[in-house]
Order: sequence, then C-alpha cells, then structure tokens
Amino acid sequence: MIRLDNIEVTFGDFVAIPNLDLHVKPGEFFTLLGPSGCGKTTALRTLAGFIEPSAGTVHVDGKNVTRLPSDKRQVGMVFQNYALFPSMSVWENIAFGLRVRKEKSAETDHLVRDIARRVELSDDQLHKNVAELSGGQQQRVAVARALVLRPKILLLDEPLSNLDAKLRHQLRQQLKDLQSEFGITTVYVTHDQDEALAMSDRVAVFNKGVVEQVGTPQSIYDDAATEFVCNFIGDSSPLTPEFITELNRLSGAGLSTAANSYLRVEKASLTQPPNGGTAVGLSGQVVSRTYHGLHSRYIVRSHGADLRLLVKEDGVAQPAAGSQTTVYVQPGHVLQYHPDTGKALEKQDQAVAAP
Ligand SMILES: Nc1ncnc2c1ncn2[C@@H]1O[C@H](COP(=O)(O)OP(=O)(O)OP(=O)(O)O)[C@@H](O)[C@H]1O
Repeated sequence: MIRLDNIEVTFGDFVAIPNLDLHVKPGEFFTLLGPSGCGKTTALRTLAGFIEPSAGTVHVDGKNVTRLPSDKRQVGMVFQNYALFPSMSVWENIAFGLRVRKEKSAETDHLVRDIARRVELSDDQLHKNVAELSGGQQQRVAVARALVLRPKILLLDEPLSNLDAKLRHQLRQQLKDLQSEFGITTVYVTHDQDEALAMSDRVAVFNKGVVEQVGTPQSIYDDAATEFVCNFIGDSSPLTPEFITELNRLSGAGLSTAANSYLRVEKASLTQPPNGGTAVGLSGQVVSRTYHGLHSRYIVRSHGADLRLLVKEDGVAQPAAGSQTTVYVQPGHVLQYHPDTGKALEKQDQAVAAP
C-alpha cells in the first residue's frame, strides 16, 4: 500500500533521514515511534508530499507519487495543533476540502453531517465556531475534516499530545475504532510508547533518522532487536557481569558476561514463579520499596545490579527496605546486546557469540 524506498531527507548540510525503507500494508495502523527530533515528522511529511526527498521513492497503491504534490496524493493529514481555521464554524472547517473540490452543496451538507456523527460531534457543535470547542472536540473536527474527503491514507502527527491524560486515553480508543470502521491505512506519529503499543498493528522505532526495528507491539517489547529499542520501550534494569556469572552458575545457562544485559521490571519476582521451571533464586537486599496501590516498585541490589521490580500487592507481607531477600529470574528473560553494535545476541548463540 505505502512504500518508502531508500528515502534520504536533508535540510541544508543536515541529514535528517539518511536511508529509510518503510512498507505499510493495506488497512494497517502503522506507528512511527521515537524520541523528539529523531525524524518521525519528517518521514510523515515526506509521505504526505510536504517535503521532497533528496533521494528515494514514495509509492502509494503501486503508483510512484514521489514528485506528486500533496493535494494529488489522496492523503488526509491531522496535525498536532489541529491546524483548523479559527474564524470558521465547525461545519465550514469540515466542509472546506469538499468545497475546494466543488462538491454540490446538498451532497456536502450530507457528507459533513455523516462524518460529524461518526466522530461524535453533535448538530449543535457543527454551528459553533471552532475556537469555542475544547481540545478534544477540536481534535475530532480535525479528524472529520481529513476523513470527509475519503482519503486512501490517513496520516496523524501526534494528534493527542495536546490533551490531558484521561481524554488522551478515551480518544485513543475512539481513533482506533474509527480507523477499523473505515478500514483506512493509517500512519501515526508519536513519542509515547504506551500509545504506540496500545494502538498499532505494527510499530517502527526510530532513532536519529534510522529505523531500529519494525514489528508488532508484542515483538518489539518481548524481543527488542537493539539496545536502543530495549531502553526506549518498557522499563528494564541493566545487569552486571557478576549478576550474569551468578545466574549462569545457578542455572547452567551460558549467557554472555561481556554483553550489555537487561531485565524487564516485570520479569523478576520475589517469590518462586508458578510454572517458572527455569527460574533460579539469587540473593539480594531490598534497597527501597514504594507502594502504588495495586503494586509496589522495588529496587533490589543483587550481585552488583540494582534490579527494579514491579510486584503485585496481593495481601502477602512483602520484604521491607534493608531486608535480605531472594530475587527469582529466568535466564531466558535476560535481554543481551553486543556492546559495540548494540544488536541483540541471538538467544541460542548467547553461549558462543560472547563478544
Ligand atoms: N525545516 C527544517 N529545517 C531544518 N531542520 C529541520 C527541519 N525540520 C526538521 N528538522 C530537523 O530534522 C530532525 C528531525 O526532525 P523531526 O521534526 O522529523 O523530528 P521528530 O522525531 O518528529 O521530533 P518531534 O517529536 O520533536 O516533532 C531534527 O533534528 C530537526 O531539528
């Protein structure tokens, strides 16, 4: 459906994107995720036709659109600041593109009302000035304005980032429902990993203009391909060579002691995990415990590593700060990366591929 091949984007001497390949499937909700300044918006704007790449091609539906202006690409775009016309009514904002297309006025009114209903804007709101609406309502207008033109592709650039956390969660689901209802291929930009994991079919993790990994939310979480992805997604603790040596000694595993190693917070526990056949217990001392209601966060020092743990509060007495404890870990949960390349060591190669 969408193919970016060998895309290079430069601003003067600065290379924002050195060489980007991205393939998005029809109907997919595809997210570009990464920290501020890593090139997500630049990639999206290149796809939309607002930026001309210095090299490479953009294909939509098999057609080369690299030199086609934005308005000929059949893409709808929603911006972070919504970019609505502040002096126009909601109806006029949504109808704008249809009027430019010289759609008949009865048809325009029908289409505007239909899309407004689907994004849950009331008839009353249609006649309000956009400036009178809340942030969440303005965001719905921006989405309606893009969808009313029935684009082939919907591009969303951090559309929820100006909203408060509760509304963001609510609109996240509504956007996702709308996307499946329309079956529209969607490319979404965010720096919020939670949003990316919750909404996407697949995610591309960006770092300095380069895609480090493309995969389903679960695959990038469980099998982060690079150290950057491991650190950017989820919450994990670095392990020390002493910790790995002890883990190998107790379990017979052959983990590399020279690799950079990490453990996700939820993969260590203070009780022997049920069915955790390969889990072994390492001695440690509780450095701190913070109570969060449903769970507590711990830091446990074990063999030179400060392990962060997320432990469910289930009414069983938990060890207090300063006490000795045992921390249970399965060697298979340890994520290992080459110290020079940052690439993941293959699990089966960990014993032999020790750098
Ligand atoms: N028009 C421009 N002129 C010069 N440099 C630019 C321009 N647009 C973007 N850049 C630079 O390109 C890099 C990528 O910017 P981009 O906006 O794509 O990042 P981003 O990942 O979307 O970040 P954010 O989440 O902060 O918007 C940044 O270093 C930015 O300063």
